[in-house]
Amino acid sequence: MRLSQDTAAASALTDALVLTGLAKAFDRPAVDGLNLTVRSGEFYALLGPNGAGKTTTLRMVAGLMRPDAGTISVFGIDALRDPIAAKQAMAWVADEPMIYDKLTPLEYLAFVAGLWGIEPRAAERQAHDLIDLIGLGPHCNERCEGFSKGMRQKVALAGALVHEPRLIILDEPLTGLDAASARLVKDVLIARVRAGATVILTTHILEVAERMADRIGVIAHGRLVAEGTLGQLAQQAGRQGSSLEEVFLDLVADKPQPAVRPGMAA
Ligand SMILES: Nc1ncnc2c1ncn2[C@@H]1O[C@H](COP(=O)(O)OP(=O)(O)OP(=O)(O)O)[C@@H](O)[C@H]1O
Repeated sequence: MRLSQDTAAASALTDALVLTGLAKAFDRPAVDGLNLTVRSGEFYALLGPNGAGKTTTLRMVAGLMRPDAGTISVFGIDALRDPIAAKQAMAWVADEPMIYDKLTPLEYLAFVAGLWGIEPRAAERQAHDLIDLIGLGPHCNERCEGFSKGMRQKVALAGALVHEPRLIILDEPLTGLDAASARLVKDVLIARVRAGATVILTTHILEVAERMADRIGVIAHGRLVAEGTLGQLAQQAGRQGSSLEEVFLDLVADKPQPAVRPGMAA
């Protein structure tokens, strides 16, 4: 017993995110005793049908919503007890990100850097680097109010990277982006993972999950119903050799689903 407690504690320290028994109900359960583990350095995609509980889960992780039950550990930090420390380790990019319209991208990044207490000259250098990274150099002195959805999404992503988070969580980051913007965001995220960060994103674009993710978690009715690589998911669905779309549709078809233990398939 002692040994398994020690093993669990050691794993919680090295894992980027560990959710146990996470629950949240509105008029009915949205997240229903969710257990999920994302390893440090992983690119993890969360899939699930509309209303499955993905955004609610991630909003609880980001500290925007209090769970009814369960625990959230971010690199071993208890995010419910010490939300500030957990937030320092992570970034949250919402699907409809809020940026300040009257600010230019450079001003916005300086503002965010100020919130994190970054020294102004270092912040300015970093803001220019991030603006270059997201390809908004020509617009860096224009107010965000005239920006397209894709441009705003990129500014929000840059803002989320200012404090160099080890865990980057994004809700539908590629929806509504044109091909070039989507490629750029994907490249930024892949580069962050290569540099040692952990990325968790939700997406309805199955090809994104298939091509980019180290592991895919499938959520239905607020519970993890399958997890692993595409091959492992196909095996769990009894559909070896099928496309992710076929496997996914099978996994989330409305039938009783036993919740999987995280890491079971990996
Ligand atoms: N603030 C809220 N108040 C009431 N119900 C909510 C609220 N947020 C989410 N819900 C409900 O919780 C359930 C899960 O919603 P959630 O947004 O987490 O799903 P999702 O998997 O992210 O869906 P989608 O893919 O459509 O974005 C849904 O039934 C939704 O209507």
